[in-house]
Amino acid sequence: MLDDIRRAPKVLLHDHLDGGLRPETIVDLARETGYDALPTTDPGALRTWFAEASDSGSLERYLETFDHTVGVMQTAEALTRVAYECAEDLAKDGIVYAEVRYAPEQHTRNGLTLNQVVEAVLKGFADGGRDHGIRVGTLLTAMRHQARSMEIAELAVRYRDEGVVGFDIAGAEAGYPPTRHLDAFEYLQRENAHFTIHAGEAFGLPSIWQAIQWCGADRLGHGVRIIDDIAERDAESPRLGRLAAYVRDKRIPLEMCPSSNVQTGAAKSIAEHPIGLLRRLYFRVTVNTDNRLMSGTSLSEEFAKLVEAFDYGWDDLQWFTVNAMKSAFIGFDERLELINGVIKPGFAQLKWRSHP
Ligand SMILES: O=c1[nH]cnc2c1ncn2[C@@H]1O[C@H](CO)[C@@H](O)[C@H]1O
Ligand SMILES: [Zn+2]
Repeated sequence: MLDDIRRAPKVLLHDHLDGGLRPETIVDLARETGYDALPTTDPGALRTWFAEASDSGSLERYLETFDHTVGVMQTAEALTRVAYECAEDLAKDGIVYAEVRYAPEQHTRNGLTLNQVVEAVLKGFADGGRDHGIRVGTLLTAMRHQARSMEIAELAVRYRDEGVVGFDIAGAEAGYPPTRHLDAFEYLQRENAHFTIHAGEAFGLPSIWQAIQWCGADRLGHGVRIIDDIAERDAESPRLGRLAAYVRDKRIPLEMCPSSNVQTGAAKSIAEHPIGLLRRLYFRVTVNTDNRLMSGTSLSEEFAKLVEAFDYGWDDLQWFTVNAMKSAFIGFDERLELINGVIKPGFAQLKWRSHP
C-alpha cells in the first residue's frame, strides 16, 4: 500500500526545511561547522531523539528541537546541501511539486546576510529539483515572536522571480497574534504577493479569524481549530459558525499536518483528527508533513495513516492532491498543467492497478 502511495504524483505545501534534515547530514554538518551541542552524534540515535523530544504535547517544547537543525544550518554550503537533499528526498517520495519554508533570519548567526541565505537555499532547490525531477518553490517565514516580518516580506518580494513563491509566519502561536505583523501583510498585498499564516494550531478561533480577516491570508497553516466553530460534530449535517462557513465558502486552503498535530497536542490521534470531518464537509483540505524529521514521517506515510484511519481510497487521495495543487502559490497555468498533465494521469494509472 505504502509503495503504491509513493508512486502517486503528490503535492506538498507545508514542509519546513529545518524540520526535514537527514540525521546523517546533521552529524556531518555539526562536525564541519563546529556545532557541538548535539544530544548525540550517532545518526540512528539522533533520529530517535528528534522523534521522542518532539512528542511532548506542547508546541513550545516541540519547537525547542529546531535549535539543533538551525544550529548546523549557518553556512551557505550547509544550506545548499540541506535544500538539495530535501528536493531529493521529496522527489523519492513521489512528490512532483512542493513548497518548502524556512526562516532566513535564523540563519545569519555566523555572518551570512539574508540575501546570501536565500540564494544558498535557492541554489540547492534548483540543483536538486533539476537532478531529481521535482519542482520546489520556497516560502520565506518570519518568526512571529520577532519583529523582522517586514524585512522578510521584502526579501520574499525581491526573490519572487527566482523561486520564492510566498511568505509565512511561524513559531509559538499563543501570545503572538498575526496582527503583530500587519504591516508586512499589507505590504505583501500591495505587491500582489501570496502568503500563508500558521494559525489555529496551538491557539483557537481568534487566531484564525485574525489571520484571514485582518491579515488577508491566502491559506492557513494547520487551521485545525476551525473545528471549534462547527457544532453538532456527529450529526448528519453539522452547523457551521460564521467563520467556519466563511473559510469553506471562500475555499480557503487548510494545510493540515496530522502527525505533527498529534505531537503538539493540537489533535488527540490521527483517527480523531478534524481532517476526517473537514474532508466530509468539503473544506479545501490539503495533507502535509510539517516536519519530516521531528515526526519521523513522509507525505506518503501521512496519506497511509489517513487511509488506515478513514478508509480513504484513490479518489480521496487524488482529491487532497488536486486541492493542494489548486492552492499552490505558482501561476494558474502552471497549476493546471500539473493537474491535467501529471496528477490526473498518474492517479488514473494507479486506480486501474490497485486499491491503496
Ligand atoms: O508546526 C509548527 N508551528 C509553528 N512553528 C513551526 C512549526 N514547525 C516549525 N515551526 C517553526 O518554523 C521555523 C522555520 O521553519 C522553525 O525553525 C520552527 O521554529
Ligand atoms: Zn509548520
